[in-house]
Amino acid sequence: MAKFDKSVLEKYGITGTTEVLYNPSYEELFAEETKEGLTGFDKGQETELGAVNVMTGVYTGRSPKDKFIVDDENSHGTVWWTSDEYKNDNHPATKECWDAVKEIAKKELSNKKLYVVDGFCGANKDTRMKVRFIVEVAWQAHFVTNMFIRPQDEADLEQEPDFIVYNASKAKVENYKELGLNSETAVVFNVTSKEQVIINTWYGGEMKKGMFSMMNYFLPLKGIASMHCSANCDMNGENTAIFFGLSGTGKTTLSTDPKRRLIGDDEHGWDDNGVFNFEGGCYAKVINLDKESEPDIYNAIRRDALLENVTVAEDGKIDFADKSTTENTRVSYPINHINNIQPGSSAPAAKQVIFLSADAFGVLPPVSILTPEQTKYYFLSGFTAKLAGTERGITEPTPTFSACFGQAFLELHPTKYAEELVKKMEKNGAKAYLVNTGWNGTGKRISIRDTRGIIDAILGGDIDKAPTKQIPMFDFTVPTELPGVDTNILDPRDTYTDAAQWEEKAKDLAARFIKNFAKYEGNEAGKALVAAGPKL
Ligand SMILES: Nc1ncnc2c1ncn2[C@@H]1O[C@H](COP(=O)(O)OP(=O)(O)O)[C@@H](O)[C@H]1O
Ligand SMILES: C=C(OP(=O)(O)O)C(=O)O
Ligand SMILES: [Mn+2]
Repeated sequence: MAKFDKSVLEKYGITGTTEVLYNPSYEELFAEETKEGLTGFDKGQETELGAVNVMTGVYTGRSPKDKFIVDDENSHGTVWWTSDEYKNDNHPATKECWDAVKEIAKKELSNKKLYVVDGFCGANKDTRMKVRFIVEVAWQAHFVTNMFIRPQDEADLEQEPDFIVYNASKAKVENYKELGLNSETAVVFNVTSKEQVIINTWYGGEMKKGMFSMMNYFLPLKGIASMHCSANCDMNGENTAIFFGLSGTGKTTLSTDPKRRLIGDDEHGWDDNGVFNFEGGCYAKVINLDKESEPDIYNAIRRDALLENVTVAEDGKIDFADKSTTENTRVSYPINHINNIQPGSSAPAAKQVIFLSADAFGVLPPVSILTPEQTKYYFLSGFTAKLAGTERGITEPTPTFSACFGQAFLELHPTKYAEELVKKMEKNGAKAYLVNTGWNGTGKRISIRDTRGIIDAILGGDIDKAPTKQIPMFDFTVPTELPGVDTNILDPRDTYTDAAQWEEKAKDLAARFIKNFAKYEGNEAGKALVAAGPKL
């Protein structure tokens, strides 16, 4: 364990600290989180696979309604605030509210033994942020150790932090109404002081997606694309592909491919040097995880990995099928738990851009080859379904338009992200594909095996040689046959007993697209894109 000067905490207003464990080793984290005497959500349980499991209480997914950003001189004119015309998750908080929640966090974290973890967000040295997490729960220190890029040397450790996260998951905001907050739970960002406060939620994802939101704020302002996508490349570190998708659509599953090197499973930047990961680990869903069909993720679940909300018997036996706590059961692991990873977590510009959409209506083809105009239209639309569990209150697949396939994490207007992405794609001649990892006319979700076959065909180039046809209303170009993929699913109409059933649902979906896109038609660029969207 590296040295840490406790007086630094006093500078932050945290006093009476009895002990600090600074960037504890995995050995120390294990000992701390399984220590005798721990109770409740502090307590970790060692499982049969060697990984420790923890429970996170009421919050087992993100809580977007409790996300706030301090509305001040810096954020006021830059942040894409929620409005009546276009609701999003960027709720404004007053400076008084910030002072109050910061006070709650300071009080909660004072007079305690603390864990301080410094990690990096961003694999590129010139644009990374050094993030300092101050937590009182051992496994939270473990979580951020897994998910952020671990410092490599003394110089890394000595660097001043660029951002500080105070996790006060044990505290509550009693006077939340007075402060203009949504509940006793609060996740509040201050882009001026570069701090985040977390109150009353233990969900690990709140810590990683919080910093993703901040990268989404700072990077596009520097001309770097910031993307809710996974990324991998070939075994020579070339031919990068990126996979956009909202939670549960398959970013982690599909980028973890034994034939390719993983760059990262969730958050990436794209600058003039190429695509780079923000994170040092992965955060996979483990509901119904099957050893045979997802061996790499399964094998990553070993000592140093951290399970969340998984059902574990007293003897450590894991039941991955049990959803009684949540469907959003998770595991975080350092990226080196995957065999094939790209050294340095960065690779040249992407050649293929894949939009993963889990269509709960069963309308979208399993794969469509997009034109450049369709690429912009479908990226801005971000149509998909929210899957059960990842957000509070979502209990079944719920169709949604999540701009740029990650609306909950966008701090600037969606068109900014679209501009940056398209600029990079055009410069590098990248092509885009829309892949439906959701449902079709059979009423079942498209199989992982078929989707993997589709991804192989995209990455290997077979899709460019395949015969194609057009799908009405959406004018999608789809292949009529692909090696390794069930031919009967490629045209979604064939998956219905009667194509008229598809037609009816397609009309409904097309109308939703048109209605959703109206918000982008305020300027010429937006208006021009309408032609690339579905037509009734
Ligand atoms: N056709 C499919 N493609 C990808 N994932 C699928 C498919 N069908 C079912 N799944 C399941 O959906 C979930 C996808 O989750 P994950 O890869 O973690 O998504 P993300 O990383 O985008 O949040 C996994 O539990 C996976 O087993
Ligand atoms: C961790 C999350 O997302 P993803 O499933 O995309 O990793 C989340 O939305 O809380
Ligand atoms: Mn994921």
